[in-house]
Amino acid sequence: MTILIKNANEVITLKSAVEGPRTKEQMRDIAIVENCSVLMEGNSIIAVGPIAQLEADFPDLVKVAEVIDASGKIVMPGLVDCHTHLVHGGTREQEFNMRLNGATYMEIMNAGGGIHATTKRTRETSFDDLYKKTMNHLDVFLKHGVTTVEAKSGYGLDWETEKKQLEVAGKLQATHDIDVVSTFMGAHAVPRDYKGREDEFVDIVIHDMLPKVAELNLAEFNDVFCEKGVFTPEQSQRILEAGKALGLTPKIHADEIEPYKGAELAAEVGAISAEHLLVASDEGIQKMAEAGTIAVLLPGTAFFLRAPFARGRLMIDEGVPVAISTDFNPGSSPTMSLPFIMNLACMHMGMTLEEVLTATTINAAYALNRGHQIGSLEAGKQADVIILDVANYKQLQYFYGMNHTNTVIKNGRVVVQDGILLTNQLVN
Ligand SMILES: N=CN[C@@H](CCC(=O)O)C(=O)O
Ligand SMILES: [Zn+2]
Repeated sequence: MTILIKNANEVITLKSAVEGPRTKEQMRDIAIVENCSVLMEGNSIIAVGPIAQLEADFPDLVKVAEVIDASGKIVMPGLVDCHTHLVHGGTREQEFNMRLNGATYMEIMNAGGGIHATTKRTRETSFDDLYKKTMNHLDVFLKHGVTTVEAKSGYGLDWETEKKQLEVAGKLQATHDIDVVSTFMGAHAVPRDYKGREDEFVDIVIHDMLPKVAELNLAEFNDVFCEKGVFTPEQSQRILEAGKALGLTPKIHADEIEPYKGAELAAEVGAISAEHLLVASDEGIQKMAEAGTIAVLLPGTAFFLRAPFARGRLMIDEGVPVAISTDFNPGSSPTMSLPFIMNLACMHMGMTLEEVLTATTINAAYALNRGHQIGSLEAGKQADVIILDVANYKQLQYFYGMNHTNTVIKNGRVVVQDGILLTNQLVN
């Protein structure tokens, strides 16, 4: 299939000579081209440029292309949501109500709710039911312009359920239009029955679960919740190093609730990203900048937990490459709207309109080790393109709290048109 998008007010290409994630002022350079068209064939972008140029360079393709008229709209790469807890059983709205009445997130978790409650529900939910539930969530992501999603396990805390979560994600990668990238997070919490025997559980993650994840090729990344009362920096380091030895790239939930030197650890172990960082120290931020560790910031979590926002402005100014994501999960951030998260990043983390676009495209792609494939509109990259119903990119955040996604092209195929999902993706 050949597609030609014409007449867009602006095409935000994110094209740059910079290799790797963007930092500092590079994050503001979103390479907007006016009067520009995008030509795609199969699942690749063929060319981005003025229509006369495309007609001269690719006359045969232009002739047969299905033309999409983007008059009055803007075009950009599909959004990349690089941190989610996508596959999980149940919901936790009752805990939300408890928090509105004064309980804290950690109090609820320590009393057996929080991650433990979702672990129970995820263990009880069948593979097929988890698959259908998650399929519906992916449909919502797609309608919001997201074309790649990361999915962490971590609501099993036993091998059987961790494997079930990762296999659901794997099946969705094969059946749903969205690309699903898997992260193993067996060390998301210490199971209730291992209280006081935390190191024993760490040993199970290291010696039992991680080797199986690698052997069955169930994930690319290995993540751990390094937090007071969950896993210590030492335990986290052991888990991340063990994964590294098996070929799994480290990620880390760092400095989310209390400062715990998680940012420092991320830099030290060579993690691709440190995530959350609400209370990361100045020293940790410096170390991340030096190591080139990507900060995956999740302002929806600060918003929903009424916690202080991560210091996104400072991180960018200090040279840390920043990505932002929903952190979609049933406890601390039950939203599937990355556009809303972009707005929070502008309003509460001091990020500019251009920086949030970089943070949800090319930098998020690099946080998933896919910066060479997705995240910008350039010849040779995957044809993941969205058309938004706004006159210019500044309106994306100005008209806030709305979904502006008009068209989604995933792998060179139109999957959302006029805001409507074209196919019911559920395959039984
Ligand atoms: N912080 C740890 N994990 C999730 C929350 C999980 C939950 O509450 O179910 C997070 O990224 O915010
Ligand atoms: Zn998370």
